[in-house]
Amino acid sequence: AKKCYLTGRWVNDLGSTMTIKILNANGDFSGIYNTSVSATTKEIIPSPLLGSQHPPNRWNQSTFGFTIHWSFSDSITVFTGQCFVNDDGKEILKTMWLLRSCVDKIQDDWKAILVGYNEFEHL
Ligand SMILES: CC(=O)N1C(=O)N[C@@H]2[C@H](CCCCC(=O)O)SC[C@@H]21
Repeated sequence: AKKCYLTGRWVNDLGSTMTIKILNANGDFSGIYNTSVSATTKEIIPSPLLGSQHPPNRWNQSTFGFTIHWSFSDSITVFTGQCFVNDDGKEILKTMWLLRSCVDKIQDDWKAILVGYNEFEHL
């Protein structure tokens, strides 16, 4: 049965895609994220990500987290979630994320974070 390793290509409900490279023995990984949307007007380019996944075991599907260091803006996004195998045998990543934008002054800190959730499917 599928074990929900993050290695490979994923697409989310916004049409963004990511490619996760082979996990090392600790479950750490790197990859590339191609966002289809941005909070900035800057030209979007693929951006590196680093993360970790708990090795899935037989009793449950595993949790993970990763950080995207955007190449085209001064912001950072962190994702966390869990990989599930649904009733059709499809691997689904249920995630939540925080996008921290870079604001000019501390008085603007209140509007510096966006939060959201979404799902990724394995390509
Ligand atoms: C999966 C998902 O929800 N998102 C996705 O695929 N792209 C957007 C954001 C892209 C931020 C780009 C950098 C910037 O605008 O500063 S990260 C969360 C959201």
